[in-house]
Amino acid sequence: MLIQDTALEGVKIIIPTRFGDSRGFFSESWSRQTFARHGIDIDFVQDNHSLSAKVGTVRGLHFQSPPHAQEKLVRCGRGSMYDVAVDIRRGSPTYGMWVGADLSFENGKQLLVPRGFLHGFVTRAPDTEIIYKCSDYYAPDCDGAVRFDDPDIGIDWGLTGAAILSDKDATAQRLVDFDSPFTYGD
Ligand SMILES: Cc1cn([C@H]2C[C@H](O)[C@@H](COP(=O)(O)OP(=O)(O)O[C@H]3O[C@@H](C)C(=O)[C@@H](O)[C@H]3O)O2)c(=O)[nH]c1=O
Repeated sequence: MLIQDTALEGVKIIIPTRFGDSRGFFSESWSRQTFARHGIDIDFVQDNHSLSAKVGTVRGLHFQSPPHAQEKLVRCGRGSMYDVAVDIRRGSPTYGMWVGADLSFENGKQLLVPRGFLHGFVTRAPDTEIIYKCSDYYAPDCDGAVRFDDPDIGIDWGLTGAAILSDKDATAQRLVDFDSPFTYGD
């Protein structure tokens, strides 16, 4: 397993080993023991799986507030996507900064998104499936979103047309109007 740091502390790209043979491949996408040996020890309690039919579907930028903040380990089950994390910890030296990673079925890469970060993605292939582990349960009262196209964040989504969005994401707040529930160092 390979682990790569990104420009944002705590956001990591993880590339599990794939054992290929004539049938295809085998891979441990999550092993608490192996990840813990690499300093990533997370008590994941929920797995999520969604399908986005069309290229250019954007889901995000989402978070859950404390006490139900979530760490997420994200991978692509089918197709291809660009997955993004944005630092929203008040007082962080990298507040408002983002990193992204190309996750695809082919490359098997995963993105680790810590608490205190927004998460979102855009699909790059039809019928793209995302699968991700979460360290807390879904808590609708703590669910929130910030605009994916907020110019103050400035994510380059690589879109060639209008994004396909949920109503919630289409009406999400700007970062400037957002009172982040996360503080750097908590
Ligand atoms: C996230 C979630 C949604 N739902 C329900 C609520 C709603 O009826 C339906 C669709 O929810 P959403 O529109 O919020 O789904 P979606 O836009 O895919 O939301 C997800 O986006 C990505 C980027 C994340 O990081 C996730 O944490 C989550 O926020 O599914 C659950 O039952 N459990 C869950 O954990």
